[in-house]
Amino acid sequence: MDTFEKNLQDEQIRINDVLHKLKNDLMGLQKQTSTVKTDIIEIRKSFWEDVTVNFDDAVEAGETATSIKQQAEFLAEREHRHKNLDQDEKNLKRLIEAPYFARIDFVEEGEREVESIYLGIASYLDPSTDEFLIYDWRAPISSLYYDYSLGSAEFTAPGGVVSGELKLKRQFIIKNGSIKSMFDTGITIGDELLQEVLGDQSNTQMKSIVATIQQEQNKVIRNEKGKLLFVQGAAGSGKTSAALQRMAYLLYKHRETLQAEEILLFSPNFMFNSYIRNVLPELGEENMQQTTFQQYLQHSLRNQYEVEDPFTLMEYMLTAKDEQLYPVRKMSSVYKSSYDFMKVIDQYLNYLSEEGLLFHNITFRGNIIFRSDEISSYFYSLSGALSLSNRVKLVSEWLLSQLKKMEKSEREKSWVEEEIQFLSKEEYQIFYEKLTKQRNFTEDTFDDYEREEKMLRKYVVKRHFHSIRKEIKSHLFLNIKEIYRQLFKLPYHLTVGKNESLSEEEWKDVCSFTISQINQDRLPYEDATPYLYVKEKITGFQVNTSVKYVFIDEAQDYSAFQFAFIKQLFPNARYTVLGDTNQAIYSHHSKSGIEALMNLFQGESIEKIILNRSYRSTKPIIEFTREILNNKNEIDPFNRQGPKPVMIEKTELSEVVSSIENKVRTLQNYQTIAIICKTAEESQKAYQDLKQHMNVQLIDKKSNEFQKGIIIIPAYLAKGIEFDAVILFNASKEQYYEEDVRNLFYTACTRAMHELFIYSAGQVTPFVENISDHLYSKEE
Ligand SMILES: Nc1ncnc2c1ncn2[C@@H]1O[C@H](COP(=O)(O)OP(=O)(O)OP(=O)(O)O)[C@@H](O)[C@H]1O
Repeated sequence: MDTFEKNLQDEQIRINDVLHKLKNDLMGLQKQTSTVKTDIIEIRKSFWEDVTVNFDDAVEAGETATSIKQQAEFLAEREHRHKNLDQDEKNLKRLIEAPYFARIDFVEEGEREVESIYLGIASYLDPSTDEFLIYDWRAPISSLYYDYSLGSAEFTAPGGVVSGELKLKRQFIIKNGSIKSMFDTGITIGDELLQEVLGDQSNTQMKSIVATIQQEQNKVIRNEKGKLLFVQGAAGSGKTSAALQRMAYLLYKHRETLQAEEILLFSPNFMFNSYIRNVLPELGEENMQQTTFQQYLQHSLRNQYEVEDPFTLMEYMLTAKDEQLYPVRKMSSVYKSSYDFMKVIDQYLNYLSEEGLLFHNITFRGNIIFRSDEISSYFYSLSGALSLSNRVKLVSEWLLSQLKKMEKSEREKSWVEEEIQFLSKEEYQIFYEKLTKQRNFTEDTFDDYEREEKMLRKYVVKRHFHSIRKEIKSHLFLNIKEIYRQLFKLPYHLTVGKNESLSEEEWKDVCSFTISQINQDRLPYEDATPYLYVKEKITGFQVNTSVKYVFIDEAQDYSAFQFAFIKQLFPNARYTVLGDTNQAIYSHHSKSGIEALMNLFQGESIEKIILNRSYRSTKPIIEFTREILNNKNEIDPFNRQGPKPVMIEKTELSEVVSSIENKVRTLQNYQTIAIICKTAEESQKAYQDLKQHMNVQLIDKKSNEFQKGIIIIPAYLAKGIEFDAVILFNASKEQYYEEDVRNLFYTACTRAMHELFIYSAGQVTPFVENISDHLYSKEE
């Protein structure tokens, strides 16, 4: 038996031993879980039996409350215990599936004994010796595995830096309790395991990468120095993966103080949300909060406007180039997404501090009870040293106090009496119950007619005033719509003219477009954030102080305005922002998004990490796709072989369709095949043509997830996800010609893991024309 086989045998013996212990522990744990579960059922069943309920007098009632509280606390404690046991059980089951993925041997400086450390997705202590049989991959010592080759190495433990020598790095693939592969490696993390993992077929759900995290990715995962961590990474360099493992790391490192719901991820679309849903649970952690910026906007502006979504705008930008309004729309969008526009709004808010704030009349039963000019006078009578929002708060308070007075005098009016006459039996009953609850009446005194009528009047008026009070509290007396519209009516030299980002003519066009949209109760996507900004600044920013970490993925698609807005929303959070400027597909955004982000954090600490190595696609695909880019950024392919991308040129679209049908048949071995179109419109047409001949799923902006098999998808929705094989539906010169869709084309091509096919009806796009022939093959 050679050394390798001997090692393999020894490792298998250790695994058997660890598995035996894990299984024993699991049995014990399952018994405990079942006992606690029985307890919970019992407590729930007998909850009221064990509580003495007595409301005869205050003392008895107090005792009853205490008794209920005790019983509830007891139940909560059991439920909490059950949750913990359940989590431990899940972790043990995961460890039984694959106890660990690596071993490192480390000898500390000044020591002789070599310590063998085994890394898995959770720590496991030997129940008899209390020694670690498995270390969590996030433990301080585990960073040795990710950061060092054999030789001198160090890690930061809670007590300080520990130096020593790394003697061995070994990786395993363990399935059903036996070692499937084992590699000893010299370099940071051996290629063999990564080759195996990346060579696998794709999935409709993202997987965790803990066994093969690369050194530079580990920096992203563990870096806690900056208030802002910015990661610029090539397509497929593992930005999303690193972000998710980073969340798991933070949850582990700060487990005493950080909850999963205190982490918020802004992701690009719904489908992406479900694509990454399993990663944290697979690592034994609960999922973070996830949202899209659009969801946030819609939630905040609900009931006020029909807010356009970013995909409708994107579709318009891609399909409406010949329309008359197109240039204005583009200009409007580019300008309103800029930081300059935020500054213009800030100036406007300063102006509003002196004059120009607009209010609604407040009416009651068809009569004006507060005139808008009256409210305005009150507002501007308040000290200008107070912020707009503080003055709005004082106005609310004033209105509410005035309302109280009115409410009293209103009770005497004749309409109240009429309404009392028409109170239904049910309403009367409700009123009666309310009053007896408030102990204003007992059965004996209720026949006191005068008192009853007084109370009824009070009740009726109060009911009517309730909705006004609610409106005042929600600041509906402010005419935000008109305030926003007014911005586009002010003279040029007082607004945009100050920083001259647009000419007077251009601004005039933007203004008339915006006003016409608002008049139709429509809020274009580019106006949604500025509108909300104006509203929040006037009524008081609804900041969220409970979120401790904000993650923004696909950050290149956020505008300067949006970054500045998000930063104000989460003032206490640390930010991890990940993006790739080469995948910036919103050419209708101002160009300065990432730059503005950096400026926003100036004065606070910023950490920047660049990921150049790309793991998703095979080497031939990366060598081809990086040539699409104008600015030849360094993109370093991971060495995984596969066929070269294939270009297939046809004369007619109908030929493309039938050729794709044939091609898909040859790709049946793959789990996921995406036919990527430029727009939703093109996807719809391709779907109509192809669905007759194959089983295919159409993805649109509302899709929540995709299934294995063949899908048709617009390029802008394929952001962040990947497929075994990608077919570019029609990469013709007509479709992809102008510079502003180069990044979109690049993003679509970089979704491919193993094979890429580029079809065109007619001449192919100039984006690939100059790529050397040896980087692709042609098919007739
Ligand atoms: N260290 C790694 N080990 C194994 N797989 C990895 C590693 N890093 C990245 N990958 C794989 O590479 C693919 C791309 O990763 P990911 O989606 O995180 O990249 P990205 O930078 O967010 O890509 P994009 O910007 O193109 O959306 C995924 O399949 C991921 O599992």
